[in-house]
Amino acid sequence: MVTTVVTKPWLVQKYGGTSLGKLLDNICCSIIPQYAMGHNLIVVCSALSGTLKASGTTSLLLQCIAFAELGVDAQKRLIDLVDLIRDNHLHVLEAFASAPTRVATHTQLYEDTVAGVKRECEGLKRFLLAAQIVGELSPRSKDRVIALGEKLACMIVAACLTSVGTPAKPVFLDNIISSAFGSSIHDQVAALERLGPKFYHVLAGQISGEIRQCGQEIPIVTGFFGIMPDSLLQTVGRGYSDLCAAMCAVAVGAEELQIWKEVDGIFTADPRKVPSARLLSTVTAEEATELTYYGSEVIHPLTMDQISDACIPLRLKNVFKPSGHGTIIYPSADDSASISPITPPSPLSDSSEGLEGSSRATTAISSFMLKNGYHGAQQERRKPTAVTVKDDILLINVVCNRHIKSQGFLTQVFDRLERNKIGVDLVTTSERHVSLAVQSPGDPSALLRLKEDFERFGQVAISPNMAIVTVVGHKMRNMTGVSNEILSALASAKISIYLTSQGASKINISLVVGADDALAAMSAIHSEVLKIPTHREQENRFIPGPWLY
Ligand SMILES: Nc1ncnc2c1ncn2[C@@H]1O[C@H](COP(=O)(O)OP(=O)(O)O)[C@@H](O)[C@H]1O
Ligand SMILES: N[C@@H](CC(=O)OP(=O)(O)O)C(=O)O
Repeated sequence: MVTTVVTKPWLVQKYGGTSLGKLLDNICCSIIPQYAMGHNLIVVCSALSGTLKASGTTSLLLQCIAFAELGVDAQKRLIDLVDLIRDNHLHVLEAFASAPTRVATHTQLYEDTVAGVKRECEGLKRFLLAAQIVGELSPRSKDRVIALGEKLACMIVAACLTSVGTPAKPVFLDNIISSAFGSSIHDQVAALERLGPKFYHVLAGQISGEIRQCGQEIPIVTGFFGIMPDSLLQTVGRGYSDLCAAMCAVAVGAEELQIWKEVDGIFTADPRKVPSARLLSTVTAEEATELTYYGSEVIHPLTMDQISDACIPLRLKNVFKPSGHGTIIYPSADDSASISPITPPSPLSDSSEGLEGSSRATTAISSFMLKNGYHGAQQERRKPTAVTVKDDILLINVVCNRHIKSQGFLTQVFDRLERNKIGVDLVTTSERHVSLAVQSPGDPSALLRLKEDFERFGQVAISPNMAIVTVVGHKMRNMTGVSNEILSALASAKISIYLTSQGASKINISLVVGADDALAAMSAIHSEVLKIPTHREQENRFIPGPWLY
């Protein structure tokens, strides 16, 4: 008799800090166990946040670092803050363990986890108090501090899952980089093209080994993945656990990567700012990357590169509406027809009906689209896909003196930006003029230095309080007249434009407007160019749909 062993496909789920902070119960008692039935699951966790990421564990740990650098004067504040981090985690664990439906069979597991959380926090306190005496921390030491957020989250999630009958094991990746590269990390990393795609590829291989050691238990992996040569926060930045989840997906060749958030997926505009925004059932990887870079911080910008190369689709899902279809990002537009996305297991019940969008309608529309030959991202829209806003922008205009050669002028401008570590989002030039939209530097002295540097070339004008409005759409370059529609919409709304940029990317048209006009500009483009009726218009007439996107 021939027996066929059916291996379950791999699925990677990443949970953001606010989702874990608000819905740990649903995640551990419903979502993960249901998906685990049909898949080899890997769960990647961010550090816990309460209601807002800005007051979450990673932000508190950054505050601890700041107190350590203030020296011994800030000793009490430092101790109190570490105690607060410890207590926040103990409360979350206690709330889970004492829920009425919980059976008291895992007292020892909870007690061990409480002891573990206390031990880790005491270790952090000792480390930071020692650093306080020196009054500074190296970038690598700062990474060590930040790592604790994800470590504590994973300890708690693994304990909660195990206690409700889904065996799980925390996997700490804080030493993964030295395990992969050994002591010669600096040389090796340089050889791997300074943290280019190959670097992450090597890491994914190392992560694969860690995951496979978990056997039958679900690996609960820290979204923090290492002490980087130049610090993880500097090289990758906040939101790094999306990238870690992408590496886990690559490591096992996952069928899908799911990023669970508090929104239904990617919308035609930020749903918190434009109430009539609609959920997009699919977007292309390029669209997702552009939207993310220009203000819709739905996924970390480096995530897509990893999974696109490995042909893994990414789905954004809402922890409050687990049965929803979410938004699927196919690795390339051509893949949307050939990859069949994972269907959410049923029955997954939703814990909130209050958010914009309709998951039931979206699922129905998706099957409608497939039945009618619309294949995900391949469906060609005749309108742009979405509009987004990036805040905190400065506009710098430089008019170059006549005696400077124009060909050397731009090289020097970019050299000064690099020296002052100021990132440029948009550039337009004519022979002697250059306009730059740059992110406001955190350090105001960097801007002063840059201004002085630029004044050597000619006249410099810096306008603060600007924003970039970006319209994104697959094949937008082929949509004749779209630029005209955008400019007309802004003219009708009486909004001045300070810079326009089109051409560098086929799928993006960006404009700089005053920060005070940014929301009005986004709303005008949303209704006039994306042609999505405002709420008021929807109330006044019958609008078919509304979810066919
Ligand atoms: N086009 C967009 N589609 C969806 N969300 C968007 C968009 N632009 C901006 N956002 C914002 O991105 C955030 C992403 O969701 P959230 O779950 O809060 O993130 P996190 O998991 O990082 O805590 C939301 O606050 C939402 O308002
Ligand atoms: N905890 C980290 C990493 C992260 O990815 O967070 P989140 O998934 O909550 O955006 C941060 O706050 O940046």
